[in-house]
Amino acid sequence: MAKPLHFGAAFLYGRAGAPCLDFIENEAEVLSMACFTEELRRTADPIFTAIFAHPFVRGIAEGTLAKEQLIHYVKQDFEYLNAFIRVYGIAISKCEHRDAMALFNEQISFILDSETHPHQNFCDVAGVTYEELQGFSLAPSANHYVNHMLTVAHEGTREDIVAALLPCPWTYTEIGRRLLEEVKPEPSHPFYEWMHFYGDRESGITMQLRRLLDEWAEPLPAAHKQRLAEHFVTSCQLEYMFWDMAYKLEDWPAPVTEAEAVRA
Ligand SMILES: Cc1ncc(CN)c(N)n1
Repeated sequence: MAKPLHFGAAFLYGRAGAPCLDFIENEAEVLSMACFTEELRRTADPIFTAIFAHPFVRGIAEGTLAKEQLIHYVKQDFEYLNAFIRVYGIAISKCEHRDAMALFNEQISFILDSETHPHQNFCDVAGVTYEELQGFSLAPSANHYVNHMLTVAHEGTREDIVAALLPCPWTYTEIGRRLLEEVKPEPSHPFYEWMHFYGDRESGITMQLRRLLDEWAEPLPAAHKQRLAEHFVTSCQLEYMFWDMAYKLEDWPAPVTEAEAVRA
């Protein structure tokens, strides 16, 4: 059985939101000064490492993904991003100030207007149109991820929501950056655009959400910080499962085709 997450005193009582000072050499001191989100990242490091090594991510690097895998990913991610937009909407309804409202609003526009590009890249390589991959039902792992985000959004505070959303841009930023560094893709690489989209762009939103969470988490009691960490780690695990779902063409054990027909 999975063990409950436990975080050290530095994590629970450290100066979340304090500047991350590079020049401090003593590790204990670094820990006690660490930003809350830096500590989250450290806790989730084994999951990030597993994601970088996942065969779907390796397949982007090597340009070896099968058409069916790309199609399955885009079908699922289109619906996942629709849910992400809804969660930002709920987050806006829980904000007190316009700065955070504006940030979430910008992110909704980013998903609607720009995050179509990496999907289009996958569609072009698979030889299908984007439109024909829209409106499909969620596979088990994508369903789990969407339900996790929506449950946190409905039941939690604004801080809970940001903790659950943050792994989405954060993992993709790091994947994109690593792939750009490792592959140094030529424009002829099939996933040149995908790597540049995430490697060049998403770090901005990751940093903005991190700053917000560092600031909002600082005054919270330890038990609430622990809950934020659990939301964050669960979303990181579900990021891994999403890649795995796409790679293995995951579906329900006994798909019911009539259900699709009723939806259509
Ligand atoms: C499942 C998932 N996670 C993250 C991202 C990057 N925004 C995405 N498009 N899809």
